[in-house]
Amino acid sequence: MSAKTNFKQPKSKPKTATKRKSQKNASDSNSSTPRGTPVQKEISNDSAGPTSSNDGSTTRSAVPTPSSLYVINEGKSMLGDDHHLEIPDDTNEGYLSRLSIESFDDHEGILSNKNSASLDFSRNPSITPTGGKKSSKHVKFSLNTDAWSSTTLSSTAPTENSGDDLDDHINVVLRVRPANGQERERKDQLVTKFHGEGRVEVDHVSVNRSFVYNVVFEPEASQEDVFDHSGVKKLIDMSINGYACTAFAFGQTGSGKTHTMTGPPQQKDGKVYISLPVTENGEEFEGGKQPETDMQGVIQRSFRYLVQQLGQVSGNKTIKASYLEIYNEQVIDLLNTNHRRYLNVRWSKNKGFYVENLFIVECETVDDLMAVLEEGRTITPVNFCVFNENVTC
Ligand SMILES: Nc1ncnc2c1ncn2[C@@H]1O[C@H](COP(=O)(O)OP(=O)(O)OP(=O)(O)O)[C@@H](O)[C@H]1O
Repeated sequence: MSAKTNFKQPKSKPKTATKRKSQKNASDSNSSTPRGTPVQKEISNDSAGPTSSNDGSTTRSAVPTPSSLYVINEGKSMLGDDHHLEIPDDTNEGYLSRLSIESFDDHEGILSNKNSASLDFSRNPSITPTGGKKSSKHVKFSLNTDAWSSTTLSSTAPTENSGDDLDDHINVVLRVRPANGQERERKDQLVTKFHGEGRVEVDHVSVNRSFVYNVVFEPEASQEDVFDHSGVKKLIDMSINGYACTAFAFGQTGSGKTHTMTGPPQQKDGKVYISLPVTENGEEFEGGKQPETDMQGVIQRSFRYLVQQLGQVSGNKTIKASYLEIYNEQVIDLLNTNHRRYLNVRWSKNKGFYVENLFIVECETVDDLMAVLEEGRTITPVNFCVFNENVTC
């Protein structure tokens, strides 16, 4: 199969009203189509049909018949039928600023497409409540179909056991890296077969096992493909809406975690730097070699996307960054080199779990965030050991 990315189609209609609130955030941000990737698969049964815009994103030209709508209202999700949204009696007038909508095209009982949009109520005059606000429990909204024309579609396929609530919260994505030089020299064979729709088979001598993931990236997938289709953008959108989100890279040594998260290291004057983009005014980032933009990892792309998305949100917002490493079950602050001791993980009623005395930096720009990443990267558990009087290495 030539596809770089394959998506598993949803098997059944997800639960509706009983779903946890984080699942209700439909802010969809998989905004671009990876080169050579059959994103059409995600939306192939769409009666309205996708259209491609100049920037390569897939857009919808008409409103589907929604079977469910919901609104995100400070963490509460309320499901309504058709265009009726249930607004609780205690909702303040004018409070509703964001409307999130999902629609499902049900073909012969199989959920084939999931289209979603998150529309800014305050800035989108085409979406107006036609019913009462506070006074009416059921508020009817009129939707201007034009508002959908620039809405990007994507598939966030649940896993096979979609009956399990956890599946709604955890997106498991597999990336298979290409063979490295040594492996190619040894003429190692790829034992992974890609069957599409998130299905992967490992076939090697006596081992034959199949696995299903939400998204599978084949060895040819680019860094851009991974960022655009792994669901990380959606996590960022959700975090802007107040949800706690985590992107977690897991894999054996040499499997490509660092490559995926930060890209390959850049070198200049004998020093290794992470793959850093140029600054906003086009200059090289301080200390970094002019990077190959294509090779930026999920983290750098997330910084840019976060700052860009926050720029569209009204009101005060602050980005705070910290950088820690958990190594041998000990927490190390990678930003505070003066405090070379393991930090304690505590729990409090108000904060939940937190790391005590963790250094937190306020960031305003992408460059600030990049600097945090670069700063933290210079400390490794190994040189931490050298500095830490309490550690035996
Ligand atoms: N998708 C990829 N395309 C090209 N090269 C890759 C890819 N993924 C990983 N590599 C290369 O494979 C090597 C190992 O990758 P990487 O260092 O990211 O692994 P890792 O999982 O972070 O390992 P460790 O846990 O030991 O730090 C690196 O040289 C990296 O550039």
